[in-house]
Amino acid sequence: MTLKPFPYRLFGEIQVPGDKSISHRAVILGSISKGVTRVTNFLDGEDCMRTINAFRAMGVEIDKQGSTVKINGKGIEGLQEPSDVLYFGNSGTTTRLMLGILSGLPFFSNISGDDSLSKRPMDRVIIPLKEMGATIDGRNNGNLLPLAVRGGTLAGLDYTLPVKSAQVKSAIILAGLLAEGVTRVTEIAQTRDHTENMLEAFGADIERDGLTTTITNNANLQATDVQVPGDISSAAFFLSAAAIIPDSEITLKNVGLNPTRTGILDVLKAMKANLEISNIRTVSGESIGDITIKSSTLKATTIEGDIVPRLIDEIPIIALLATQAEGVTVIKDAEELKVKETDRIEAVVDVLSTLGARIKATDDGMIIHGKKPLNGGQVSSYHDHRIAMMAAIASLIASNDVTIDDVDSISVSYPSFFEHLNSIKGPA
Ligand SMILES: O=C(O)C1=C[C@@H](OP(=O)(O)O)[C@@H](O)[C@H](O)C1
Ligand SMILES: C=C(OP(=O)(O)O)C(=O)O
Repeated sequence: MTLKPFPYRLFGEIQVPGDKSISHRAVILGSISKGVTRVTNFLDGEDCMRTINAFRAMGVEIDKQGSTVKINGKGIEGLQEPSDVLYFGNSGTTTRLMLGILSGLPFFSNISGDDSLSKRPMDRVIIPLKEMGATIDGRNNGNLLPLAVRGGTLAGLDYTLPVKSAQVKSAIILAGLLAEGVTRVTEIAQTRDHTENMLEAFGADIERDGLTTTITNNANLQATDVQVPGDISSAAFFLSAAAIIPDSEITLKNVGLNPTRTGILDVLKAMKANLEISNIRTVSGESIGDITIKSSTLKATTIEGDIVPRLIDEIPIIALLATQAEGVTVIKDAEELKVKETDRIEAVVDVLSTLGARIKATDDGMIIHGKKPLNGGQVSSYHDHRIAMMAAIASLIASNDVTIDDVDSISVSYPSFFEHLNSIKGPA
């Protein structure tokens, strides 16, 4: 796709699609509980469809009309052995969370994924799941897809996570729900807690104390309706665009504001973005609100430590923001970026330097020298949705055409991205 220079400002309102993490979890908990779960504002993206299709393949009736999903849960015992391989496409969240569930079910399953997913490490969940008694094998000594899971009885575990990962935490918590006895997971930094919030809403026996979550076996979750907040990780692209395109002002409605996800707002504030949050309320156990942002002169910042898991998926777009901020922005402690859909440190540095930014990769992040106008150029999205959207937003401030080799991956998390972008173009 070739994007022409953008003689517009951004103006208006967007309702960003439902949160990807929460949509996955609503399908999982709805499918293993008893009764009908209605999910509204579900993310109608490819990744979340992988989770729906996994449960359909295990016999769960799931009716999906656009972003409204009705799940007819029959409880854990209602799940049946899938007759074919479960294909998880590009979705790390589906894979890791489902490994937690599949390990504790009394049947065999096989999991495969696309090229990207087949390179992502799974031992981070498989090691603790094996400690709980799971039988899992796969390529590369059982670390890579395709994986085979012989589900069975699990025992509770007391585990301290070596990585800052909500997917690993959630896999163990979900396995803990099915395991005999008590499972305790301790994190080294707070990661997104949607699994814990939603388990509470579905009536699980779960307790939280600081960075430790304790879950007790309970096969009797009760269905409950879930209204999914707008995805702050999707909102981040337009928040950033409006911050750097002169004379812009946009409002993003009903965005999830769970504090474990709002690192991007803290960074925007630290960079002196002109940001206001209003209409804050709680829906389905999650905080949501409207965010209004106006363009302003941005300043560089440093991102490190415990904030990193609170903005991990936003780092590509934060790097673009930093190219337009006065001073040097340093991003550290973000080595997890190397095991996302692609090595996002390498991909971000490649795309932005091709467009003329002064950016350097480090072992655990990057260093970006602002404030540098961007040129046109030909870039690769590395088939990674967040890199493709970052490059598309970069084109809005580039002086010449930007050609992105492939933007199809955007449908993984934000199928209506270009439609929404076109809807907020205002005369310059
Ligand atoms: O739990 C989740 O829904 C997610 C957790 C994060 O991954 P990690 O757990 O690997 O950090 C994030 O990058 C991913 O987009 C979604
Ligand atoms: C890393 C991501 O997702 P996943 O791990 O589910 O593939 C993402 O959405 O940026």
